[in-house]
Amino acid sequence: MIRYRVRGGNALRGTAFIQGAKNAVLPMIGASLLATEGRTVLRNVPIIEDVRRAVELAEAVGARVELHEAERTLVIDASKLTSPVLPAEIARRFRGSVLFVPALLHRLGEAVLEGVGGCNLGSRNLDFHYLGYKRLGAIVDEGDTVIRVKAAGLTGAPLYLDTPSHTGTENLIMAASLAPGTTVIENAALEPEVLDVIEMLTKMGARIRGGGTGFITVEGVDELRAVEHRVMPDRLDAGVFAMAAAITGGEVHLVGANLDHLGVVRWKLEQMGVEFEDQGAVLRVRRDRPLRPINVITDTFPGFATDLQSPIMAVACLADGASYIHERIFDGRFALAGELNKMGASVKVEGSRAVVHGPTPLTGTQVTAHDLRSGIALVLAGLAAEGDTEISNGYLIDRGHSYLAERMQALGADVRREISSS
Ligand SMILES: CC(=O)N[C@H]1[C@@H](OP(=O)(O)OP(=O)(O)OC[C@H]2O[C@@H](n3ccc(=O)[nH]c3=O)[C@H](O)[C@@H]2O)O[C@H](CO)[C@@H](O)[C@@H]1O
Ligand SMILES: C=C(OP(=O)(O)O)C(=O)O
Repeated sequence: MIRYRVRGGNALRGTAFIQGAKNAVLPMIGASLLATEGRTVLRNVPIIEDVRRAVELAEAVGARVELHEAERTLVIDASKLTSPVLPAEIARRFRGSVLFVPALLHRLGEAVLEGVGGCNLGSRNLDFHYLGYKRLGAIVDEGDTVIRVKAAGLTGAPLYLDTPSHTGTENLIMAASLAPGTTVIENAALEPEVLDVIEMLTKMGARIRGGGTGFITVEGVDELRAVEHRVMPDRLDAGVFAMAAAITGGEVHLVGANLDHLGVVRWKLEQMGVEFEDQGAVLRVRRDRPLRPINVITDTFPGFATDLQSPIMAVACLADGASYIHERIFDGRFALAGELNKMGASVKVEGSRAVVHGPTPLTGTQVTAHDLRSGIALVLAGLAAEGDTEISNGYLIDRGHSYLAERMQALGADVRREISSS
């Protein structure tokens, strides 16, 4: 059992190094399995549990993988894939398992997904992925828990997504990259991670146009080669560290953070009284005035990222007035509210909307992470709370944030990661 213990009260000051992006490295590991020869090298890899699971999954299908933690580098040799089965005990522990399907389809003619994990946020459908594979010529057999996708060969076709699914876009681009002919994907996702994956696939030899326009064209090629690629910085990790400065009234320098990748999150934090100064590859973030309340509507990029909705809810508890949060991407992403209320907050949830009545002083107590981002939001709340906050289910935080305690401590925070047998 992993637990985080946070003692609040310190304003954070200093330099934090932003990790590589979880939501870019996972599809890149999937993409590396498309290369039939050579070894792929991924740099700036975040050392998080989801990456460990992805390594295990790649090994389970026959790839040889080295994770060099100190160098934050992955070396992947996918020249001999041996099994189409993505085993339940690994696949059910993270969402990124869905990103292995296109490579297995191309390399082995079949992918057997024995389950999918990831944050529990309400319904998380995969129908756009399956419909896309079918339109490219695959047969999809959706059992209760096991999904089998088979194809003797895929062929380019016009595709669409009802809404711009992040992993759906990545999967259909990967499936189309080796499918002879032209594929057009309408209503594709615009997230920076999707563009980074396109950049890597393009280096591998894929022919992809229209990234970032919502309308992507892929001309299928015969083969893709192993390449070296540096994973982009994690905009969600950057957002969390910016909010750590905001909630404690501190000043932090975020190495590697990209202000443009924050989209509307930047403007909302500014409305709350947070100052940003773009210093090239370092972003300075400061809050030295009372926090103002905020209205947040989550949306696909560049809208307010749903993955930062829980963290900003924690910050809103300290704002002077009522903040309104409308969650539009997931239908069950307010588990944090009950935990914040245990700490003295006043958060009321009605359907897809929450109202945070601030300011309420927060008091440390025992709370539970229900998913990755509610977990990190509780760390933020703990930084501003009086006394000790003990957060159970810390594995969920470790799924997506690397060396969290160490990076927080470097800013003067009292955050400890504890391992216990109960
Ligand atoms: C590993 C990864 O990259 N995870 C991210 C990815 O998740 P993920 O790719 O799973 O999220 P999607 O963009 O696909 O899902 C968004 C919404 O669309 C719905 N939907 C999606 C696909 C589909 O086939 N049918 C369908 O109805 C989902 O139920 C959900 O309500 O994007 C989310 C939204 O930015 C982020 O919170 C996750 O951190
Ligand atoms: C929802 C998230 O991740 P995943 O899709 O991997 O569950 C997240 O990163 O907040």
